[in-house]
Amino acid sequence: MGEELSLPAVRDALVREEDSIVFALIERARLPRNAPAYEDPAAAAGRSLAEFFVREAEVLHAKAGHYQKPEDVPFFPRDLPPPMFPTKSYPKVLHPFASSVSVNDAIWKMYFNELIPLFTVDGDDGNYAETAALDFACLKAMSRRIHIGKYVAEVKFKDAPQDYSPLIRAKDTKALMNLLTFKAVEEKVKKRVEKKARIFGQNITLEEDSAGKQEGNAGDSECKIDPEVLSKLYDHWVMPLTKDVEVEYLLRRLD
Ligand SMILES: C=C(O[C@@H]1C=C(C(=O)O)C=C[C@H]1O)C(=O)O
Repeated sequence: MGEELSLPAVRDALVREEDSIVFALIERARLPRNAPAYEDPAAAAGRSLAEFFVREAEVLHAKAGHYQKPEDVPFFPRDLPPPMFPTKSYPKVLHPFASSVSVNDAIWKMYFNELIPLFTVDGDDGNYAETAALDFACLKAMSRRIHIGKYVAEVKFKDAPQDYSPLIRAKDTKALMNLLTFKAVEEKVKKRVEKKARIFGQNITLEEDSAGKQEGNAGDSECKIDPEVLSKLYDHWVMPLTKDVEVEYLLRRLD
């Protein structure tokens, strides 16, 4: 996110993140569930391959200069090394507390416990390293989208401090949640991600098939990911967690 903060600009950033999430899930859906990637072998200090992969990948990303921005939040923030190369300083448009707002633990549990069974087929093809790498991409894309909620909250606060401030002082989480919720926007988001899954998930061919079908008309059964999984993911988890980030940020906005 850049210096220009407005609700339409931040919402555009959220729309852009949808593409990354849909593509990451389509990629992961190519492989079966591969449960051994999530089991804790005794030899790996109680860590699954998936967890090992994310921890090690985050060390590399941190050395390369990631996790400086408030929307790039590591899953394992403890003991991450500092960047080894100069990093660009980003405009400080958020309250300094922004960097400590994280719902990654909830994203982690949701992804492994709820989402993976919904969009991967039961099975084991032995490609565990690839599985872990694809899981990391899914987690990263969802985490980024959800933590952009910090900017959403800042813009909403700036647009109406007179409405937000009393609720923040009263620590009225429920009223804050109501005030920042836009049901009509949420309905559109759900429809759009479902449509993106339907379009990005189709096989592209150059010929019309025998039934005369063309791209854009593929049935959901031919789709690389069930489009309804995307609307469910957003409805049950991505949007609620984004709003949790918004509330968490707002509660500290006046500190
Ligand atoms: C992110 C926003 O806040 C809320 C969360 C939304 C989302 O996660 O997509 C959409 C609308 C709001 O209820 C927003 O207003 O754009």
